[in-house]
Amino acid sequence: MAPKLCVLCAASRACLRRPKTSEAICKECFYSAFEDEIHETIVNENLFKPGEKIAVGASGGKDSTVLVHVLKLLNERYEYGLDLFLVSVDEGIKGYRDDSLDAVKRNQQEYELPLKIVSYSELYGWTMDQIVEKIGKKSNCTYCGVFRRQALDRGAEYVGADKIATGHNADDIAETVIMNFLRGDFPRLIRCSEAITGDSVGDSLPRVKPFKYTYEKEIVLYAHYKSLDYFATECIYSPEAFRGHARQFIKDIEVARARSIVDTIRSAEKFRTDPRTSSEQTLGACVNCGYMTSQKLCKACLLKQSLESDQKPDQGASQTKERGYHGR
Ligand SMILES: Nc1ncnc2c1ncn2[C@@H]1O[C@H](COP(=O)(O)OP(=O)(O)OP(=O)(O)O)[C@@H](O)[C@H]1O
Repeated sequence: MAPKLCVLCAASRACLRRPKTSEAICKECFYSAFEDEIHETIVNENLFKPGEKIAVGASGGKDSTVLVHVLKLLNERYEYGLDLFLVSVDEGIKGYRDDSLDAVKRNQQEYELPLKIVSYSELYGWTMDQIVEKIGKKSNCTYCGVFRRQALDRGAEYVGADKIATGHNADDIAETVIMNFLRGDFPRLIRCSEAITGDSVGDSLPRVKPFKYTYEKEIVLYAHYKSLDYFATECIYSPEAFRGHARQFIKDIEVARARSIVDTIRSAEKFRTDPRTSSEQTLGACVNCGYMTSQKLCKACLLKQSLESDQKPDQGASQTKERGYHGR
């Protein structure tokens, strides 16, 4: 029997089924489709301007490792004129982040990009291992999410970046859309579906998500076929339970209808056109550390205060109103 040909080029043998579209295609067409879609997102969503310094949030995991690879490649191929830097946050989790940072360092050498590492211990005086020792595993993701968001900003400011690029993918965003929908949190529902956030107010750097429409399964396939060097283990501290349910829901629904991931994001985008869902917040500077906040103290200082007092960690965590984790 003749080998099945790629439905895109009709020349090479099809060797994989594309997760997003179920098309049987060859490796080269997969690379092109994957890279072209990311380029389209960058162009259509106006993610970058020539001459900008971009701090790529590099964790050593699959998403940010592929992001570094693809941004470097597209920057050269399409002459975006970007100055790329890697910024890594060391949360202080032994047996997890130390190993993934080794992967970042190897990639830094391979791609010859400057790397800045900032750590929770240097910024806050606490590692995540110490925080979990003090408060247990419950609500530790809240601390980690708030600290990481700020730490990435600090690292990016240190290297003089104009923007931060992260490897949040379509599955991550669809998951967050579902969580915010189930909570009835419309301002967050709108914000989480935007490819650029955080540029309108305050002194937080704009964040861009070039993988907004890129499926996690395709990122894994790309990393595998390109033999990229990344660290594959999940965080040793359990993820937030509610997000776990949303994640499972997205995975189940993807099996039934792969387009549902991108359609979930598109649905959230439609809310943007409704003026009743917009929310204005006045931001000032934290009286303790100067980081932007709508309160007297920023979220990180409030959490740090709760760690250093005898206050129960849950009280500190709930005061911050932080609902996601991993900086989404
Ligand atoms: N410790 C870190 N240092 C720098 N950037 C980070 C760090 N952790 C997360 N990020 C950024 O935030 C993005 C989303 O992180 P998250 O941990 O939610 O997802 P992930 O799927 O595990 O990502 P990755 O596979 O890149 O680790 C990452 O792709 C990366 O750009």
